[in-house]
Amino acid sequence: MFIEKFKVESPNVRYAEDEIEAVYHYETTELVHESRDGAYHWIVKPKTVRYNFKTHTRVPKLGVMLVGWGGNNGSTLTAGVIANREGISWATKDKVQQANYFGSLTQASTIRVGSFNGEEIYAPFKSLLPMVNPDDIVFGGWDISNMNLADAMARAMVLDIDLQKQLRPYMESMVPLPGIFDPDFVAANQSGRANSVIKGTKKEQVQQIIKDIREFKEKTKTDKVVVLWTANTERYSDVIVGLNDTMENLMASLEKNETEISPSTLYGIACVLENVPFINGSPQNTFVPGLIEMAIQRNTLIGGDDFKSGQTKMKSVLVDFLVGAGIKPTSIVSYNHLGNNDGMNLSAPQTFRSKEISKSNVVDDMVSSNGILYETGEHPDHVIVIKYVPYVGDSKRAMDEYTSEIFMGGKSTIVLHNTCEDSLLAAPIILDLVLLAELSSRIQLKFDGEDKFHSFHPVSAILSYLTKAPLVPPGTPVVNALSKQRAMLENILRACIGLAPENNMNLEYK
Ligand SMILES: NC(=O)c1ccc[n+]([C@@H]2O[C@H](COP(=O)([O-])OP(=O)(O)OC[C@H]3O[C@@H](n4cnc5c(N)ncnc54)[C@H](O)[C@@H]3O)[C@@H](O)[C@H]2O)c1
Ligand SMILES: O=P([O-])([O-])O[C@@H]1[C@@H](O)[C@H](O)[C@@H](O)[C@H](O)[C@@H]1O
Repeated sequence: MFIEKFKVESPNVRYAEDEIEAVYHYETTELVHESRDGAYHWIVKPKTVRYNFKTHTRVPKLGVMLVGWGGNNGSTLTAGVIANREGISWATKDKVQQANYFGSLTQASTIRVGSFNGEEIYAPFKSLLPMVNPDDIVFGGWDISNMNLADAMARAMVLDIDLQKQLRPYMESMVPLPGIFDPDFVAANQSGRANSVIKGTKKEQVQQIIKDIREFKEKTKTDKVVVLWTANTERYSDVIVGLNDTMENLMASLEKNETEISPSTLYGIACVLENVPFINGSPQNTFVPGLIEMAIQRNTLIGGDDFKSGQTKMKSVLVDFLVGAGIKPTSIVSYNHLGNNDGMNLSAPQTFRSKEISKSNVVDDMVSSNGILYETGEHPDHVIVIKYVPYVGDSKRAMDEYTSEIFMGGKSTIVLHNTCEDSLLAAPIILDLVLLAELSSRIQLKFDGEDKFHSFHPVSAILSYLTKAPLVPPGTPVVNALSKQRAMLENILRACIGLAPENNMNLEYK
């Protein structure tokens, strides 16, 4: 059964006027490896840590500034939110289609709240804590192309024509601000698009981005702004001692107008200086060590990298299932072709390499979780191929072959064909990223022994469900398995209202 909302009644939860306070007993374990009677033993000790959560419940008017606003993802997301907000429906060849937020974890998925008379009860994911209603988001942003959003939507060729016609009046007045462009970081085929760029030194470009953010916030009267990169994939920046390895060196390099600072890192510097959350939806190493250090020092939320939308999302489910079932993937070949501008940019070796890295590392945690199947350092063969085929446009065609070893020397081969409508899959993920980044900034926590409340770590690992290469605090584990990532996120939000993690035990029925 489905319910729209619920309220928790517990001695550990208090609903105040502007916040929800909760006491949460975090059940975990402590491991020790010690010598006993002449041999080493692993000892596992259950441990309970008492946390206090405080969630500010006043939902702000949220501004979202997209870098690459005029791209396929940016224009599709903007169009989708307007269509939902205005309740637009449109004729397709099959039926009259209503706007929806399918593909969004926060808007279209549910959580189990319990059972009632033997029936499982589910509620919207977004009912866990007060979140921004996406219909109310104010969009803005930058693009190196000066095309207005209505024309950009047409250029993207993602949405049905009848819908585009209805949306045009809302979008043709939306024009991206000039962007920071550096042809050295993207494919040469992107330069023809760059007719709206910020001139000046890198420091002057950063200052312009800061000015743009302030003016946007003032003009739109938004309470908060989140910036998200959905611009082109860049080549990796060289991480060089003395250039970008520390906050001090990065800022000194900015002063010296060093060439090896990418546009995405410049936007990131601007956001961290302005204490505005910055999320990277592409695979490049925007967050060089110096920028990470600066974000931590200034407690500015950063997240990324690379939206997990289609082929890789499926991989983080399938490999988790196989390894969890004791089946040993030994060869993973992921091929896809696509025909959008992203695909054209990825046709250059250096930008492809950025994507190859983020798409390849996604199985590392699952492989290293099973020492029965894999020797230390052993990995499946893993090949990524991306080809640019203009005809298919945004409708990416992914073909995967998973070969695994099974019982008694047997082999299993799974072949998948997965048509990923790239922007229709990515747009809801962008929505979730900005909504969850905003929500997490309203949560304060402390555990017994800490003297004051604080935010989550500014390197936002709770966003990992939405990214191929989760950015995590230095020295902490990276989890890619999709089910674990979703459970982590849901259970943290459940803890904020004093609810235990969903453990699926249903002991009462066993
Ligand atoms: N399913 C998906 O679509 C998916 C999944 C994962 C990652 N991504 C990544 O998302 C990004 C956007 O994808 P897309 O399909 O919208 O691409 P796109 O090429 O259609 O859009 C990118 C936009 O960014 C603009 N741009 C480029 N450099 C810029 C800069 N320095 N400043 C401002 N604007 C700039 C371009 O003019 C373009 O309008 C790509 O990096 C892609 O790899 C997409
Ligand atoms: O998310 P996913 O489908 O695994 O990966 C996709 C790639 O396969 C595709 O080539 C690229 O255009 C998209 O940006 C996205 O990164």
